[in-house]
Amino acid sequence: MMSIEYKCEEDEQKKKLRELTKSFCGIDKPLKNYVNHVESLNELIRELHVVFSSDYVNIERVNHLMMVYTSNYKDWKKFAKFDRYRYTRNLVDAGNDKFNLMILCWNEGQTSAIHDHADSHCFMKVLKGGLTEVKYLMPNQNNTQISHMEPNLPADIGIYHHPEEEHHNEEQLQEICRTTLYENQVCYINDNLGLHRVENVSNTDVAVSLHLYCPPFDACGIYNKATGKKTKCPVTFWSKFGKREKIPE
Ligand SMILES: N[C@@H](CS(=O)O)C(=O)O
Ligand SMILES: [Fe+2]
Repeated sequence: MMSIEYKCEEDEQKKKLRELTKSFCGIDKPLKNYVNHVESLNELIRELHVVFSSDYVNIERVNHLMMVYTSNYKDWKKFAKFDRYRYTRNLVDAGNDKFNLMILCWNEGQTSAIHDHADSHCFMKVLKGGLTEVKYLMPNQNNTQISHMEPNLPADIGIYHHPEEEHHNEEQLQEICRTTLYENQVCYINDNLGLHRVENVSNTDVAVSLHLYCPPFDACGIYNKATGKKTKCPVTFWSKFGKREKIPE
């Protein structure tokens, strides 16, 4: 009985959060009259848990906290794991199942596929280096054929191979803008604002970013740029809480 009641409350908070993606566009400047500095990644996590403990999550405060934390290598070095072939996703805090905080590591030239964020809020803060965000208009969903990822299909948010198929109603994705963010800058996106892909365009320097997603998600859509076709694919972690995840056989 208790657990059923608890689950209902939890779903209600997720529903409210998702509704906010229809109106929230991110804030440009930190808020006035709220914590004006966050000392460390641990303090950021503590403050985030306070915000998410309320029934009504103040999404501006989440954005604010991501802005006022100042990147410090000592805080995040144990999560910074790089892979030769693709950017890595490293879980830092599972946010009591209300948010996911993770560190992404990008070697020179690594990029994500064009993707959505599964109806969640997405905040990205650069901790080191520079990352270019390319935004696209969300294609007309009526024209979009959704295919679910087959277990052996080589589709992945980190490495995307376009399946060779005939497409109907196909239309190239329209680029909205591209912006390069540097250390401590924060950007925000949700499905209502569009799709994006992120790239470390540098061929000499690695990049590291901190991402917060709420509610958390374990699958998202990746999109073919030429046709707008969406493929649903799972997202995985390279490490969780500083420990390498088991590699699927
Ligand atoms: N949203 C992507 C990273 S990025 O390219 O925005 C992910 O969670 O893997
Ligand atoms: Fe993203």
